[in-house]
Amino acid sequence: MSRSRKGSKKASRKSSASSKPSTNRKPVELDAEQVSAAITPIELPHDELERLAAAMSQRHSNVMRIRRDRSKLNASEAVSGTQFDVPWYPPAVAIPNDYRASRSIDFAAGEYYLQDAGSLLALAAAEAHTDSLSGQLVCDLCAAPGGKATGVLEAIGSDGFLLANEPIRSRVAPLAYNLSRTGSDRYAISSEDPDALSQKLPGVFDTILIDAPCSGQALLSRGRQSKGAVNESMVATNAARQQRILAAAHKLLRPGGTIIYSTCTFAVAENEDQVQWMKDELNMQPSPIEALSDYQSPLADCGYRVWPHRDGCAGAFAARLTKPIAEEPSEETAEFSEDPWLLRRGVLQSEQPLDSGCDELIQSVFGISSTEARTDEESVLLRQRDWIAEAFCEGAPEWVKQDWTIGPEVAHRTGQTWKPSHACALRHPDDPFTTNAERIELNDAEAATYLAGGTVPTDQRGWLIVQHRDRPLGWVKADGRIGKNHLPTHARMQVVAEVSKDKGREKVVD
Ligand SMILES: C[S@@+](CC[C@H](N)C(=O)[O-])C[C@H]1O[C@@H](n2cnc3c(N)ncnc32)[C@H](O)[C@@H]1O
Repeated sequence: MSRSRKGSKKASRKSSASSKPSTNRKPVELDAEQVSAAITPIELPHDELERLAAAMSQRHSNVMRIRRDRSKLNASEAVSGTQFDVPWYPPAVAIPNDYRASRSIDFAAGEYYLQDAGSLLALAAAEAHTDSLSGQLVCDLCAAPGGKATGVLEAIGSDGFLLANEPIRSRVAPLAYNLSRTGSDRYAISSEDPDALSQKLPGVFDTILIDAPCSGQALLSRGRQSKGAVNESMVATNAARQQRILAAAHKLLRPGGTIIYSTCTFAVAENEDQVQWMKDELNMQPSPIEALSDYQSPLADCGYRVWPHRDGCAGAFAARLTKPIAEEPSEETAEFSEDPWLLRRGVLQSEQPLDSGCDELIQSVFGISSTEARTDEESVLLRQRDWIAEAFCEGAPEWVKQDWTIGPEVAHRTGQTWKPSHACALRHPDDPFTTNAERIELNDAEAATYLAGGTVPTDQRGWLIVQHRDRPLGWVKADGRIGKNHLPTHARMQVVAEVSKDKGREKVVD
C-alpha cells in the first residue's frame, strides 16, 4: 500500500559523528524482499521498499527530549535552530552539530534525555507533552531502562503517581537510576510478571503504558538485533507474549482508563494485529490521536507508525485504546482502587524503627526525625530494608507499603556506615525530604571537575548536595577545606562541551 504524507517532516538530522552512539556493533542489512515480507500485508512500491531497507541499516542519531518541568535550559531555542525537529513530539530537538550531548553538565543535571526519535511516538500517543496525564495514576508495565517512564514521570506532575514495572531483575537498577535523574519522588518500582501484578492491583490505573518486548526490527540498524528479528517464528513468539501482557494490562486498568501500546518493530502481527485483538477480545475502544494523523497506520484507526526512510528515526509503532466504563464494577477491582490516594490523608512515619545509624544520618543530613510525628506538609513514608532506606512521596498510593514495591532511595549502608544515596541528592530542591539538606553551588569548571570524580573547594563541613545553576548533581562529604567526591562511578563523566545560552554554540569547558 502506497501513501503520501502531507506536511510531515523528518526528524532533523543535524547531528555530527560526535553525537552518534559509540557502539561498534554493525548494522544488519536486509534487502527489499526481506523487508517486504517483514511488513506484509502493508504494501509499499518497490523503490520505497529499497529506501526502507537502506534506512533500516543506517544508524539514526538520538535526539534530546528536553525536560518539560525545568526552565534552566530552554533547549528548543538554546541548542537548536528549529523549533520542531521531531514533529510528532515537539519537546524533543535534534542534537546540534559538534555538541557532545552525553558529555555536558546539562545532561548530568538531567535537563534532557537522549533517545531515538521513534521511541517518542509512545509518549506522543500518551500526549505526555500536554496536561493529559497530569494527576494520573500510571503504570509503565515494561519500563526498563526508563526512556518513556521518565517522560511519563514529568507528565504526571506533582499530583500523579507512576508505578514503573520491569520483570527482569537485572534491568531494575538502570531503571531506578534513570527515574532518579528526573528529581521526582512520585514513583515506585516493581519487578513483577504482568499477570502477577494484575492480581495484586486489579482495576487500579488510569493509564497503562505497554512498550512491549518485541522482535525489535527497528534495532537492526544499531546492530542490536540479528536477522532472526524478521523470522516468522520470532514474530509469532513475541506476539503471543504481547497478548499475555496486554491481557494483564487490561486487568490492571480502571474502567474508562487508557492503554498506550508501543513496539520498536515493523511486523503487523506485533502491531496492528494486537490492536485488533484488544478490540475483539478485550472490548477495548480505539482512541485516535488527532495530532498524529500524519502518521496513522493504514491498518489501524488508533495506531501510528514512524518509518526510518520517511521520518529519520529507527522506526516505531504506537496505539491508544480505552477501556469502556463498565455498568457494574468488576468483582476483581482491588479494595483500595476506589480511593488510591489513601496515604495523602495520614501522617506518615517510618513503619518499622530504623537502624540507629540510618536514623542519625537522616536526622543530621535531612533534618527529619523518623521517630517524631510529622505535620501533613512534611509527611513522608520512610522504610528501611536491610542496607537501603526509601522515602515515598506524600500522596503515594496505599499499596506502596507492600513489600514488592521499591521506593525512591534516600540512604544506604556500606559496611556499618550509612550514607545519603545519589538518587536522593537529585531530588527537586524543594522536595520535602531534601529541603533542609546543606548545598554548595559550583561554577562551570568546578562542576566539570566534580563530574569527572574530583574534589570541590569548600569551607563547609558534612554532607553537602553539589549544585550547578541550582540543579543538583550529587553529594560531597566536606571537612572544612574540600568536599570529597561521592558521585557513583556510573554517574561520572568527562565534560567536553557546554552549550552557550547566549549564542547557542559549543564552548569547551575543559
Ligand atoms: C522495549 S523494552 C522497554 C523500553 C522502555 N519502555 C524504555 O522506554 O526505556 C521492553 C521491556 O520489557 C521487558 N520485558 C521482558 N519480558 C517481559 C514481560 N513478560 N512482561 C513485561 N515486560 C517484559 C524487557 O526486559 C524490557 O525491559
